[in-house]
Amino acid sequence: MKRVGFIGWRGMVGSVLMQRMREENDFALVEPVFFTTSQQGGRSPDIGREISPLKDAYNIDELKAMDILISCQGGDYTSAIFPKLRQAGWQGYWVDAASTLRMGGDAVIILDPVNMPVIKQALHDDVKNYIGGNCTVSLMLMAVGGLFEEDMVEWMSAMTYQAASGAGAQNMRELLLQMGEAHRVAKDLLDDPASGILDIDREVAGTLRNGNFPTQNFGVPLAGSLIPWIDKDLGNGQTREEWKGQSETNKILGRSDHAVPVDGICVRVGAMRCHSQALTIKLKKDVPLDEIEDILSASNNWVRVVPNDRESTMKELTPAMVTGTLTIPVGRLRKLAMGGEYLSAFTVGDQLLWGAAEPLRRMLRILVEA
Ligand SMILES: NC(=O)C1=CN([C@@H]2O[C@H](COP(=O)(O)OP(=O)(O)OC[C@H]3O[C@@H](n4cnc5c(N)ncnc54)[C@H](OP(=O)(O)O)[C@@H]3O)[C@@H](O)[C@H]2O)C=CC1
Ligand SMILES: N[C@@H](CC(=O)OP(=O)(O)O)C(=O)O
Repeated sequence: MKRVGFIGWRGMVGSVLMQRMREENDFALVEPVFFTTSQQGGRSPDIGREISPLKDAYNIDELKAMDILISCQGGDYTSAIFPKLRQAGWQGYWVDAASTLRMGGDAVIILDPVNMPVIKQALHDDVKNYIGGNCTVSLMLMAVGGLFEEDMVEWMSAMTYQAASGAGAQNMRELLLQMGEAHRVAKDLLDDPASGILDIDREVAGTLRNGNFPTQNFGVPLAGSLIPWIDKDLGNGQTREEWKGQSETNKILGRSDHAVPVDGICVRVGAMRCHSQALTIKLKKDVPLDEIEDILSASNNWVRVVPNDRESTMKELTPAMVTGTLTIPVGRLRKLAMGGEYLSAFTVGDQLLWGAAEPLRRMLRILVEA
């Protein structure tokens, strides 16, 4: 049995990974060892059998004893530890949720329902680093990867609606605090059916702009508002989150030349853990809509084409419906007024599942079963 070290298992992404591994009985296939940056000697999580206490995640010798390491600890940890491990001669597989190593020439971005051939080739070539993709990119490819696989896409624009969870657990808490605060200031007026809506709105707007409104994590209000900026400023008008759209999509697909242009605007909205995206896809030719739907439906086991009608869309194509599930609905499919090559689509996906933990879990399975 392979010895598998887990780092970052009690964080938000790590907890979802643990939950999925328990559901799929993955722990039966490995000898797990749990590491921590803060609670050395503490209890490892319950996996249904006795295992050793937590080991020090900064101890290179302990880490080196593992065949596979899975980190959900974050980019700073990866930057600090990964180079030391390799310098110390460790030859094991490194599987990571952080973006740090993603674009390196010695790493593959993992999303096996979309790029299994790329992963298999990398395993054959003895590549040792397998990194989870950006959540937005992974969720987009789970939805419309079939069109890329058929080489039907000339370019794509993704306008995103990204959940608070993408910014971290503290941000999810802050979103709820903000919602509570907005409700608190309007409560008396809300309770009075005779109150005017503009008076209610004035109270809410006032508290959003008040210096005491809880914004320590987001920096500005998200509840009752949105934030059209995610990740670092690249200095050319584009954010790093937007840059990942093209660079990661093409890397996942294994396209080193003839990159498909992908660009858009990434926006944080007040959803909890589902990212949504409105896609405009320029097809290479005018393919009938029913053929497109067939290609999308057949591309993997999780994508679901939602009929482009009001009831289906409102029921099935929302974060409220998708949250906590592996289903990737894609709907609002129609040809745009610009012409038959212009396709619109809207998709929703849980950014902690397919967006973060699930590709890592499945990569572990691939390594263990190889
Ligand atoms: N959030 C996201 O949507 C995505 C995140 N990622 C990547 O995953 C990394 C981890 O993200 P995320 O899971 O959100 O990070 P968290 O902040 O939830 O957890 C990271 C670590 O913080 C430590 N920690 C300290 N206090 C607590 C506490 N009260 N509860 C739980 N853990 C605590 C734990 O380390 P220890 O046990 O060692 O103390 C834990 O492993 C990110 O940095 C990013 O690189 C990737 C895709 C999406
Ligand atoms: N940036 C993403 C979350 C994330 O962690 O992305 P990445 O793994 O590319 O850094 C978001 O805010 O929704």
